[in-house]
Amino acid sequence: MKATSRRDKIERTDWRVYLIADPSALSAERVGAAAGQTDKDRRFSAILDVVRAALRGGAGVVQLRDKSATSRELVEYGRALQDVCDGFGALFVVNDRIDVALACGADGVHLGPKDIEVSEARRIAPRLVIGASSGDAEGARALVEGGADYLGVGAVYEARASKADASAPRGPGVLAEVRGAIGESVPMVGIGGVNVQNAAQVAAHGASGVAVIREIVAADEPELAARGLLQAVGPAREI
Ligand SMILES: Cc1ncc(COP(=O)(O)OP(=O)(O)O)c(N)n1
Ligand SMILES: Cc1nc(C(=O)O)sc1CCOP(=O)(O)O
Ligand SMILES: [Mg+2]
Repeated sequence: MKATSRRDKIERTDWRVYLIADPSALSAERVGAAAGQTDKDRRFSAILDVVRAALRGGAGVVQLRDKSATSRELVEYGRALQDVCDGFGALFVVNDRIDVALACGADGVHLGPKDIEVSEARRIAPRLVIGASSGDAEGARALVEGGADYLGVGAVYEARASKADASAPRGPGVLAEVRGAIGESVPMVGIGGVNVQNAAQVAAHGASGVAVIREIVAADEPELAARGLLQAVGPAREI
């Protein structure tokens, strides 16, 4: 996103549909049909197509999550995705890796409990938008106090097909608990097994939006999938 400051980026972002671009969720058909010489080229070309489609459908945030790519590949992919997101005015975030986020000029980084701490990341990279994962109200409050700019809260529904070490479903009530604890301080997206059928319930429990892998990456028509989620979430809330 082309914006002047971190604060500006956070405020301008439409948090309602947050796509986690994880190539491992692509169908074999989509990878097979994509352009590229090697399997990795085709996978990245396919995920780029999915990201463009989702952005056309209204996704406002894209995260690169690729647990099997090398550091060099991540920087290369990150540069390409930042460029695509800039074209749509969307926020681009790298999962796990602050070094990669800085190297590819990403808008932000998303950090979980096994990644570098939010306060460390803030010290190293004061200009990056920093997202953090949370599964309960107390942890969420600590993350916001530590400097997190937004939260991913889950697993709301069953997510272990996409993330083997995801928690068991916590249910949408966890979103209301976290919102109660953090107030309107930062945006919060619900994650884990979210789809077009349950997205409205996620929003109704205080989330600013929904973060999804399969619902868009594995969809036959990712643009329609993103548009459907946007409609289900409804009007953007203040935070
Ligand atoms: C938006 C969003 N929320 C949560 C996560 C999960 O992060 P983490 O717990 O670090 O797990 P991995 O995704 O790294 O396996 C996320 N990536 N994005
Ligand atoms: C990356 C991730 N984080 C989670 C958490 O609970 O923090 S659940 C998850 C996987 C989300 O994938 P899907 O939309 O396909 O269920
Ligand atoms: Mg992580």
